[in-house]
Amino acid sequence: SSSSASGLENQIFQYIDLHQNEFIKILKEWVAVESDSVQPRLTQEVTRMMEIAAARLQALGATVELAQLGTSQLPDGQSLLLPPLILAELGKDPQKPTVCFYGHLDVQPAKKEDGWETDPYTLTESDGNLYGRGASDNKGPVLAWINAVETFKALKLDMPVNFKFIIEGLEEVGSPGLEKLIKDKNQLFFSDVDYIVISDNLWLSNRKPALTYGTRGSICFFVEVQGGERDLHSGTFGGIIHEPITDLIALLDSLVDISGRILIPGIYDDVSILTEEEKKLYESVEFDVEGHKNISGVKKFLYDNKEEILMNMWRYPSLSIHGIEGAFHEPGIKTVIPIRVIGKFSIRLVPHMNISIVEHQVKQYLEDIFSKRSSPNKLMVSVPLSAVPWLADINNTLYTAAKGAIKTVFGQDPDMIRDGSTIPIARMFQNITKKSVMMFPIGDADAGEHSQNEKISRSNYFQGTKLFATFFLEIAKLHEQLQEASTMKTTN
Ligand SMILES: C[C@H](N)C(=O)N[C@@H](Cc1c[nH]cn1)C(=O)O
Ligand SMILES: [Zn+2]
Ligand SMILES: [Zn+2]
Repeated sequence: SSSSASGLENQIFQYIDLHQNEFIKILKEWVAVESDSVQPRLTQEVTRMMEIAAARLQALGATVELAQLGTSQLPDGQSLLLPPLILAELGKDPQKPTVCFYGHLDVQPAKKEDGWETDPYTLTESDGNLYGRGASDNKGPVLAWINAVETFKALKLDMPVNFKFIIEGLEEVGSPGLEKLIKDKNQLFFSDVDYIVISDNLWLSNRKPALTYGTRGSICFFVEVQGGERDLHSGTFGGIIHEPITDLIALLDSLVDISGRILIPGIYDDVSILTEEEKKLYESVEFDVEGHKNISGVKKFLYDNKEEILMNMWRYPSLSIHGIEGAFHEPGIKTVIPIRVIGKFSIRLVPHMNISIVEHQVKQYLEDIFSKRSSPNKLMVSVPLSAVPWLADINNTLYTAAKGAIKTVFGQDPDMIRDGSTIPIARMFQNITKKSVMMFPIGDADAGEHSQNEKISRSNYFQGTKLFATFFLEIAKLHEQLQEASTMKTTN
């Protein structure tokens, strides 16, 4: 128990500690569902995952709607029914604040052969860590929130707040259909929501909790180069044709220089100017560069000093190349000339970059580079998905309540951080609902999201559950104080 925790909080913490095995069992069941949204063949598994979660919320007494998001078009022209999204609510007391929690239950692809030490879909405990795809991104945190609610119910305690849940199964593919759904539900489902909480990112370190107030956006590109109709023998045709993959590699190679600077003209034009005040902020962040290097497993970063590393993770754009569809990638040698290849890369966007301007700049640049090659091949550039960056005002009740809860559970103040990754819903929520949004991570920095051996530590799973439960009490208290203060103002 924590020394600054109240009797009620200690009762809650004790319940959570005593029920660790049950909470791990549920996480194990959820991780066992291969809810990979990247591969269309697994859509049914994502749908099954959503149904399992819906049943769990129903068992808690929540009213649950599985909202349909329509269909998507597959590359072969067939249409596929998208997995539904969960909208749930528990409690409707007008005296209490309503907190809406967002999470996602789809995961990135994972195969044991990718280099996992254990089966990615069998939650495995080792050295205090729970390994499995989705353990951290994002099944563990979603369950920590649900477990926290369940603790109040199991202890027959009054729920401090009204709960709403929006849980999706398509976050890893850019949340298609979500913006429209939030717009459609804005007048009904979201109208009485006071606060929105997202727990889908990580702390900056392995020891110190964090609160996140900004994320980068993202724009993904497909660069297709097509020669003829079929793959060719490199002995027969090598040396006499313009090979599509050679064109593509030249295009991809023209995107960033050796120092990581993006070479697309104009790309940095709209990036917000770094003020002295903001610069000081990075100087004050505690950040273990060597530790972060160890987590990444690489020997050297592009930058040596802490401030430059933080700024290039959080407040400058970056460009990453993800892969080439159509290129031979199996072990062994196949002496083929692939005739149609698609290069995939993305640019992380920061305030105040504009998606359409970036799209135009990239297309223009690639066409210019390509035209200099005098290749007869066909170039096509498309944008399969994009999301805008998000930045929050931290001087509000949400952040104050979360800081208070962190102090109670961890006995320290959080790192106030931004995050280089993208959670499309954050800005959508802010823009459409106009409610305040906070990112409340519970995973430590080496969680390995999207990577091999993803995990959540046993300690973070349970401390995270306690943290959320304490946060419910804290936000209820602050909200009440705010209400009282505003009543006093109107009566005076
Ligand atoms: C932070 C979150 N867990 C996440 O991993 N989001 C994805 C979303 C995305 C962006 N472009 C395509 N998908 C990410 O940041 O890569
Ligand atoms: Zn996620
Ligand atoms: Zn993710």
